[in-house]
Amino acid sequence: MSGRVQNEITWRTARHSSFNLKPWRRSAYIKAIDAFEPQRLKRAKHMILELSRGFRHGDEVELTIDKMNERGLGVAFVETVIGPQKMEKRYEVFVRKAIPGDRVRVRIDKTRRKRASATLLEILEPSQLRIEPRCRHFGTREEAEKGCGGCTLQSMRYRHQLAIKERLIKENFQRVGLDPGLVLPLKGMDEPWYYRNKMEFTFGDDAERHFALGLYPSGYKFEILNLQECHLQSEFVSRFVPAMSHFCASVGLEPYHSRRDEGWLRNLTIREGKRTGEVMVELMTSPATEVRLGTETVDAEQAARAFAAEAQRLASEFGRPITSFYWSRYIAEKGSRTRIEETLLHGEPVLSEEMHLPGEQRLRFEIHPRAFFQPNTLQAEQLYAEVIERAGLLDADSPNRPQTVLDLYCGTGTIGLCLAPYAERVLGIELQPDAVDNARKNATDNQIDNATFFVGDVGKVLASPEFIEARGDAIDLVVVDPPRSGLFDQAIEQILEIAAPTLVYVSCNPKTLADNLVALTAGGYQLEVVQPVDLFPQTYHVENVALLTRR
Ligand SMILES: C[S@@+](CC[C@H](N)C(=O)[O-])C[C@H]1O[C@@H](n2cnc3c(N)ncnc32)[C@H](O)[C@@H]1O
Repeated sequence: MSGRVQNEITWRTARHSSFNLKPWRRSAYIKAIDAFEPQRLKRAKHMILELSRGFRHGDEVELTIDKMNERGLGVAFVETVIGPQKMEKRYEVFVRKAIPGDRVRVRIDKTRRKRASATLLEILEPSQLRIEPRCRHFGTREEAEKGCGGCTLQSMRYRHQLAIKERLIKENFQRVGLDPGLVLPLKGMDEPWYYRNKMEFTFGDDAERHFALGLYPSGYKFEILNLQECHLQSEFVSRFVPAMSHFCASVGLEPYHSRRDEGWLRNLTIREGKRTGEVMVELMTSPATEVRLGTETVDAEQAARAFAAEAQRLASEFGRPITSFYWSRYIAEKGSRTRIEETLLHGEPVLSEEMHLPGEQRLRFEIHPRAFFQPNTLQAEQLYAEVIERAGLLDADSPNRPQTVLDLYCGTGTIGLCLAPYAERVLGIELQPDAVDNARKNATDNQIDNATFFVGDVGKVLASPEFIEARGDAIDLVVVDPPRSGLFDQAIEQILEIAAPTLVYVSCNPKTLADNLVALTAGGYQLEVVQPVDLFPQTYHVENVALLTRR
């Protein structure tokens, strides 16, 4: 049964019987929203709610958002006293698309002890930080055309987004007892739009069961928001995706439905070389050999070629001819490993992208459809420049030129290859064999002959006798760039054992970074400084470069 609760200081009483709604004003307190610029923000009023029972699914509550968490959700702290025993309970309520300072009406979806997640129903009083979002799809799914899961922070000015992310990093440092004063101001983008070099769009049905090509609404797995615009990749993509959606719907091509294992079109991935202007399009389909096209059934390759021809026609019309078009079939058969079979239907087999680095260094990368590449080329350049600078490598003639540099979790070798000109040799370790193949090819293509790459788990490879023999003793610099889960114990142990004088930690997760820094500082390193870099404007993601030296 749902109930409506008023938790502001109020004289109104609600009608629903499941709550005792008399505002119980035991110790109403004023709490600053000190997320940032506290002096400029109106102070939020909270009071203690008297409830006859705890929150349940379906309850409607009015509350004020206090802060934003590391997943970009608005968080409200709600003080309650429950039942005749007046049990005190402080709820943390998480609300998607609500921002600090918003007064909102929400519906409780899930509760777990002192935590609840809720859907935003109405903004009663907007936060002073709110701005009109640029994209028509930003908002909650309850409104027509809205609810896109692509951006989370678009309703805030960019400088406020940066302030929130910086604060989250500092909070994580405080949580584990590290000095937040070591965190430098977050380096943002001059133009925080159209920055992504890759986006993957999904084919499916929208809420009204019409054909759709776009992104999933936040929290939905089986529904697609038919995109009419997107401001994350480029103006070209913003026009191209709706035009392709219209084409597919008009010729009667069917999206793939995973629940029924039926249909054909799965994803459309678009990569752009931000430095080179090249465009790679990959159409991913099911392995069906025959495809329904309106009332007819046609050969799948014929349908893929028709799709590619229309894509090329539209892209040329929009001024960005496609330099590479792949048709890929996603094959998931019971009892065998899922595989992707790629067919190049047009143009070059790879997309070329360039990175501009300090000292006029230019690196060129050939990117295959399956290869990982940092999704924001311009900010990745900033990130790698930070690594080079923080590691003290900018003076290439310095007598301190490192002998051996380890690039751990090296992916396609980008960081190691950026460091190669400054070192005698670079050794990279990466779990994915394909990525290592790419790293080796990238080294050859850039005429870098002092980089060697190893396949395997970092912790295990570092401990292996072959690697220990290959690495020797003179390791001056270790760079780690682990996935969001951070460094595991075995990797930390090995890194501490190597005890390189300088350790640079590149992280995409402030929480695991803070936890790992505690272990590394306890193991003999000193944290010198942390430089956050914003690679993902309009979202809650943030990268950090932490410099540690051996005590
Ligand atoms: C954040 S990416 C870094 C990629 C690369 N440094 C770059 O900037 O392009 C993390 C990489 O770690 C790899 N990885 C994940 N777990 C690993 C492990 N246990 N050992 C080695 N590599 C791992 C992933 O495959 C991925 O390529």
